[in-house]
Parts: sequence; C-alpha cells; structure tokens
Amino acid sequence: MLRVVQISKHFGQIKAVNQVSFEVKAGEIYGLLGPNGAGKSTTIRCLSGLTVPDEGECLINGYSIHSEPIKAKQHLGLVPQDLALYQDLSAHENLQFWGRAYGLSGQVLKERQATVLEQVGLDKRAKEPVKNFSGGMKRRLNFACGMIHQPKALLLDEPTVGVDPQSREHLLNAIESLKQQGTAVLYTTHYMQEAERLCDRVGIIDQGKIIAQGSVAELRKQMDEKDLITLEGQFDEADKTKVADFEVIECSPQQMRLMAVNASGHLSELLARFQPQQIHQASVQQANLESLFIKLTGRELRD
Ligand SMILES: Nc1ncnc2c1ncn2[C@@H]1O[C@H](COP(=O)(O)OP(=O)(O)OP(=O)(O)O)[C@@H](O)[C@H]1O
Repeated sequence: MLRVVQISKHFGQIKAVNQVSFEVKAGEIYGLLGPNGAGKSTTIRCLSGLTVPDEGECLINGYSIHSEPIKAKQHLGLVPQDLALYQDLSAHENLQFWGRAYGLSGQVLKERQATVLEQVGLDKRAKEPVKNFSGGMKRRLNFACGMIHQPKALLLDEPTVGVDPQSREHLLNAIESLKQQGTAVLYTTHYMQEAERLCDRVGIIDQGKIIAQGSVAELRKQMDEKDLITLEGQFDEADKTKVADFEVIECSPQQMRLMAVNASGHLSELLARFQPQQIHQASVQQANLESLFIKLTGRELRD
C-alpha cells in the first residue's frame, strides 16, 4: 500500500534522508524509530507530497505521490506532528472542514464524524471550541481529522508526543483498530515502548539512514540474546582490557557499555574487576529496540 523506493533529501550539507526504502502492507503497522533529527518527518513529508525528494520515488497504492498526486492522495491520510486544527471551531466543525476537504458530504460525513469522535473518546466534547481542549485532546482530534475519510494508508508523525497517559491509550487503541480494519499505517516515534507494542515491523533510522529493519523479534535476534550493561563512573582506555571477554560497545571517561548473555548473572563478578570507588552506578537492560540502537550507534534513542 505504501512504497518508499531509495529516497534521498538534502538540505544544504545536511543529508536529512539518505537512500531510504521500505514498504507497508494493508493491515500492517510499520514503525520508523529514531532520535530527534533522524529524518522521520522528512520521510513523511516526501510520502505525503509536501516535499519532493532529490531522488527516489514514493508510491501510495501504486500511484506516485509526485507524478499522480490526485490519485495517490485519495488513499492517503496524514496526521502531522504540528496540530492542524482551527482553535475557534468545535471538534465537530474541524472534522466537518477536513471531511469536506477530503470530498465527504451529507449523511456519509455525519456518520464518519460520529464514528471518529467516538473512536478517540471526544464524542461528549464534540460541540466545544478546540481552544478549550487539553493538549492530549487536541492530539486525539488531530488524529481523527487525518482518518475522517477512511484512508487505506495513514501517515502518523509522532502522534503521542506530549500527551497524557489517557490520551495516549485512546490513540494507541484507535491505531490498533485501524490495523484490524486493513489500514496500512506508517508510525514515526522515538518512544521505543510504543514501537514494540504497536508495530509489526520497525525500521530504525539514524542520520537519514535506515540502519536496521525487521519485526521486533527479528531485531531482538540481532542482539544475539545479549543484555546491555551500563556502568557509570570513571574509566580510561586501559579498563577495556579488564573486560576483554565482554562485547564493549562504548568506553568514555564517564560511561562504559558492554553486552553479555545473562548479564545479571555476571554483574557482581564484572564489578569486582574495577576499583570499588570507580563505579558509581550499574544497570542491566534486556535485549530490546533501545539496546539495539545503542549497539548500532553507541548513542541513546532520546539523544
Ligand atoms: N526545511 C529544512 N531545512 C533545513 N534543514 C531541515 C529542514 N527540514 C529538516 N531539516 C533537517 O533535516 C534533518 C532531519 O530532520 P527531520 O525533521 O526529518 O527529523 P525527525 O527524525 O523527524 O526529528 P524529530 O523527531 O525532532 O521531529 C535535521 O537535521 C533537520 O534539521
């Protein structure tokens, strides 16, 4: 339903997106996971036709967003990171505006307004002006506007940034029910837990490039079932020789990161190799998307 073929986009010297390719099938949620500035929004902008890539192609249900934009956009919904709402209008009126913009009218539009308001839990607040809403409620309405026309493919650009837990749950449930109905969803986030919960497949993006791609289970396997150990304290290069039997990911003056199978079982023996005052803190993290990102880049997702 969504195909991104080898797209690149430069802004001056910055390679915002660099040879990115992926596909999202009907009924699939594909997560694009990466830190701030990784290239997620630029990829979404290319897919939605707001930005033209320097090279490559974006297809929606087989139609090129650049050479056949009208046909392509019939199947596409976009929930942008910045709210696209009229603050003085009610939730109902905002949905009416966006529904009409997508070509809906009459009874069909009325029914869709009622359905999506219920899906995002705003049916009881539908007549109030949006300026009275909390940030989370506005995010939920922003999401409802993007799916009012029941698109076959939906682009969600960090839809849960800054929302309260209740709104987050509403949004995640609504996205899961879209998947059940066969919608292809592209979901960008830098929240690893959300990607693990929602996504059938994930692409990890950093500095414009997809550095790992697959199901969450496949990506975990790339960690060889190894856990991540983070030691905080004071280190120098010579300390690496003390842990030569571990896989050392990073050794900076304040932090050392290592990988090992069954790390908890080895932790006390590992700590005994250092001077007691040298280590201030030690933690173990099981193999997950965040530890894979650290393994591949030496940095944390939230950087
Ligand atoms: N219009 C633009 N002009 C110049 N640079 C840009 C422009 N848009 C994006 N960039 C740069 O391209 C890179 C990728 O930005 P992008 O917004 O795609 O990242 P992101 O992964 O969506 O980040 P975030 O999670 O912060 O939204 C960044 O270095 C950004 O500063």
